[in-house]
Amino acid sequence: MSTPTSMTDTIDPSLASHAHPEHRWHSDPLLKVEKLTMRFGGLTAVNAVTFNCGRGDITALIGPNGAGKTTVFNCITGFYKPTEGRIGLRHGSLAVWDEFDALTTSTDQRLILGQDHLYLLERMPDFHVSRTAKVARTFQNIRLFAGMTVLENLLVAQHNALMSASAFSIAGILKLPGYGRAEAAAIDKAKYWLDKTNLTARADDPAGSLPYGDQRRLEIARAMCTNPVLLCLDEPAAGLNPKESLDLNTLLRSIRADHDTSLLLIEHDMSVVMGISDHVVVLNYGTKISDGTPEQVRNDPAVIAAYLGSDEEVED
Ligand SMILES: Nc1ncnc2c1ncn2[C@@H]1O[C@H](COP(=O)(O)OP(=O)(O)OP(=O)(O)O)[C@@H](O)[C@H]1O
Repeated sequence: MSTPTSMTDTIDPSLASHAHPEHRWHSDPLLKVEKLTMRFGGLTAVNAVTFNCGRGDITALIGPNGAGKTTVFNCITGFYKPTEGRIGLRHGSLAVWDEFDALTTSTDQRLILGQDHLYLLERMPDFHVSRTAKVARTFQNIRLFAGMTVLENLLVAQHNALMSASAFSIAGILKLPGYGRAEAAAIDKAKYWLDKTNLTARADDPAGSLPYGDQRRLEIARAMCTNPVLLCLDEPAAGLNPKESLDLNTLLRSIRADHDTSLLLIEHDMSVVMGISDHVVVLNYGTKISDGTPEQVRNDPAVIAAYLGSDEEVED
């Protein structure tokens, strides 16, 4: 299973059960999660978990129920402050990782190195993780504005861009040509994502009236309207029928291909995980047990044993 030692010499051993330096999560990491630990009282939900997400990759975080996946998500997106560990997100060149590795005493939330930025997500409040570090997420339970139309949901997602174009004042809204331009751009972006998610015909319908699969795609469209660097999807295929699941795969692949957005998803549906992921990280009882390509992970005895002990299936 493991690759020759010569290939793995440069890789942090805690990262790799199936390491190869050519994988983007080693050669071009966007996100580094390092020794992440989260305790709730006496329960260790996540225990010293280390993994990278490659820039331009679809990374899947899988594992049996209660493995700690959502807790990792909540730490990355700022909902939880981890008990220990670090989470770095890069905007710009790879040079920021030298600072991350050297970082010991600073308490900054962000390091600015010329054009490049390094965000220390575990130190940032959740609204800064989304607004400044550009990490968007969807939830296991859909959270749309059910009484607003589909289009309105996509415009509300762009509220921050519109407010800054208004210079945060009513005078700005009334007088600034920049506001008019920002509003037109917001509508254009909403239309683009309506089209990509096949929701144009439902634009004026209340979001709450949409079938379940459409609501799932609308959540993704809404997240993409914020121009995320990293899009975190919590069980995007949950409750979808096989056709909707295939459409979801197509949508996620096209986000990866056409946008500078990397994806991290929690998913139980192995046809989605094995069908579209570049990289799979497996947790069990809060600990990372495997980390590699879908093929490597699917054949990993540790993963097979973990799933055999649960009601879930690792086969696609
Ligand atoms: N806020 C919390 N307070 C106390 N315990 C928690 C909290 N959040 C999660 N846990 C516990 O941490 C462990 C990991 O839960 P988590 O939801 O992260 O797992 P998961 O892999 O996402 O599971 P599932 O696939 O069922 O959603 C579980 O034992 C859970 O009960």
